[in-house]
Amino acid sequence: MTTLTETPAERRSAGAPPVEAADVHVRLGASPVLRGVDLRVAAGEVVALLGANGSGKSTLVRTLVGVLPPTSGEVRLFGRPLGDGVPWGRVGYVPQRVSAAAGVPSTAEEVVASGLLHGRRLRLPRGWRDRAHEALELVDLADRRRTATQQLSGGQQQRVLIARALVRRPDLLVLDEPVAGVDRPSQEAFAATMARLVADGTTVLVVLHELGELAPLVQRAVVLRHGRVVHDGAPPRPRPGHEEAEHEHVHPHAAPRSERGEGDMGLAEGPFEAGMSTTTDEVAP
Ligand SMILES: Nc1ncnc2c1ncn2[C@@H]1O[C@H](COP(=O)(O)OP(=O)(O)OP(=O)(O)O)[C@@H](O)[C@H]1O
Repeated sequence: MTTLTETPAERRSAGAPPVEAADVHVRLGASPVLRGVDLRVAAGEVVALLGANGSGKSTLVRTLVGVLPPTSGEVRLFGRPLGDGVPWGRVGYVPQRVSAAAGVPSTAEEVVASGLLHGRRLRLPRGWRDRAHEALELVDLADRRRTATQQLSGGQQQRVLIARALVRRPDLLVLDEPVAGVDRPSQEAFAATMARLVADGTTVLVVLHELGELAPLVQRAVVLRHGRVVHDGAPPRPRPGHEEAEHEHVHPHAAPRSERGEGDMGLAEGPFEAGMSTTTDEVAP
């Protein structure tokens, strides 16, 4: 819908897909990590990004949200090339394996409120506490809002980081392995949160090692191998045994390198072999 407050650029990009990447290449050091990735995510889609360790999933999402510059190719978010023109307030990003407890002691609500700062916004807006409370409610942690993040479990800290992305009420949510190594209650709380957001029309691009609790929500899977898209379409079906509630997984980062399949591309090489099953979840205290 066109409104009087829209600029011509906003009108042009109004119907643009949240994510468009064309022939994206990224080199890190001497290595080509992404080799010509094309990706389009339409409004309201839920897309899982899968692939073996080191296939380039994190590099791709970091490039899409402007953390890493592409060596060549183009990325547009909501129709705007990466840069100041992107409506960053509409984009929520949950990076991989960042502790919410790093640095100075902060309460959960302070960490969440920091998600309201982006681009040129350097001061928290009025009503930030209510916004933080609302976001913490979404991840079922409103009762811990005044708790120092150091005192939260690993899974709860991850939920705080998800709330930090949600506090912007984003139209596009990009998550890099949001449930890796978190306890089952946090995985379930996360899946319930995602279901609500998806029902509200949020577009989601999520890096996963396996679909797990999110399987019912994921409409499309994009599989990377050696920095290229090797599958873009139907999500994989769970492999035998993986649908059982008691089946337990370990995130590859939690296992020693020798157990992760690194250097053994056969282990998680196939487009539908992105999930790994080894021993047990890391359960936060
Ligand atoms: N800063 C860096 N400098 C050089 N190489 C890097 C850098 N960051 C990542 N790489 C390499 O780029 C490749 C892709 O890494 P990336 O983290 O994107 O893969 P991934 O698919 O997300 O893996 P994982 O599932 O283990 O998180 C890997 O070979 C990795 O070693």
